[in-house]
Amino acid sequence: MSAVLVTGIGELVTNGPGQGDGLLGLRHGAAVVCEDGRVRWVGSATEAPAADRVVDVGGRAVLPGFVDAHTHLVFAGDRAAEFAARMAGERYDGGGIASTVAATRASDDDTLRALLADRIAELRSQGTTTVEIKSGYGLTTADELRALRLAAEVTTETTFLGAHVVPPDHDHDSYLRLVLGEMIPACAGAARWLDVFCEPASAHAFDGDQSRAVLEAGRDAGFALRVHGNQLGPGPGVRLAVELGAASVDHCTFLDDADVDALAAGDTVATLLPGVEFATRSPYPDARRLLDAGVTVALATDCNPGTCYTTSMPLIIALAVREMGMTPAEAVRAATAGAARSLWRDDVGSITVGSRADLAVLDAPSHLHLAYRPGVPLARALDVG
Ligand SMILES: N=CN[C@@H](CCC(=O)O)C(=O)O
Ligand SMILES: [Zn+2]
Repeated sequence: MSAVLVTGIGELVTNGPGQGDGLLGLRHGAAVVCEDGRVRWVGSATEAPAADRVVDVGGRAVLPGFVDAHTHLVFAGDRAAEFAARMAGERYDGGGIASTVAATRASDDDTLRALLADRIAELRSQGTTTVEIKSGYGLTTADELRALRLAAEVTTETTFLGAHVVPPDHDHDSYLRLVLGEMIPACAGAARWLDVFCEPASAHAFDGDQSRAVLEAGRDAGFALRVHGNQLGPGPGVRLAVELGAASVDHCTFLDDADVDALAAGDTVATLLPGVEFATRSPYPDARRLLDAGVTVALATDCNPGTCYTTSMPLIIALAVREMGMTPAEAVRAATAGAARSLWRDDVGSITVGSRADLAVLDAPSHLHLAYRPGVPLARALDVG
């Protein structure tokens, strides 16, 4: 592998402590050298070492590739009609998940693999370089294992979400017996993470006690934990996630003071998914309240066919700034370093010596343009291979 010098950088977002100015560690007039998939050198362009290849980005901004730490990319079919019904006033309650389960089960491996490859290409073309992928549209042991196997072909950040909803051929009790007794043991080792849709407000998802049982069994089986919590109404998801040491609790739309206090006192990242509120016409989470309390916030797409069918982290950043009171710098940080923390990763989400050479470039001079020019395809992953 040869050394690649990236130069002509208008603004470099390092996210490195002490590496530059402000929250994003901004540098101007900087250059980066990458080799063997890693960042080897960051410094002033005037002092850059020789390299085998030079990539001049012509004054564009360079930032760490986005880390999309919450997606459901293994699925077939779409639910455009459900979206249209919501825009006409219907509420989202998770009931539509069953139709995606049916379409996914009915698809063969190659069909799902091709759909997944298209979605991965789509997100990379918008600057995402790390992605987490959940199962959860199989809901049998074999179908969940298949989804995890396909996801593992494209990422190491795989999540078992057998406890997504209760499938049509089960009630809560019988399905929980299956999840606890068969699926968790069978899927242990097939995914890094385990997740549960803890949502007492949905008849299809799981209450606090049921979620606790799934999370504790998952932890005992060797999974690290994540939680879907407090999406549709107040509930125990956030506090459960913090108590059990989950890396992240995702959605966080309906929080009370005790939830915010728990997050502030613990290590669990609050992953906000404003594309969901956009596409379900719901109130947005209060990011300002979390940030002001000192909570680490991440942003993700939640790409799925029901609540948010986008792979675009730039859209999510623009929504976070416009609708959730985040500054552009806070939103970019949450989509990179914050999201990396939600995956317990210190090798992505920053551009510092030793980090992975996962760079994104903007057709713009600064990170501000991500929110300032919504809907414009500014970001893409930068090839330094
Ligand atoms: N809320 C639970 N799961 C997904 C939606 C899945 C679906 O509706 O297909 C979410 O994160 O929003
Ligand atoms: Zn989700």
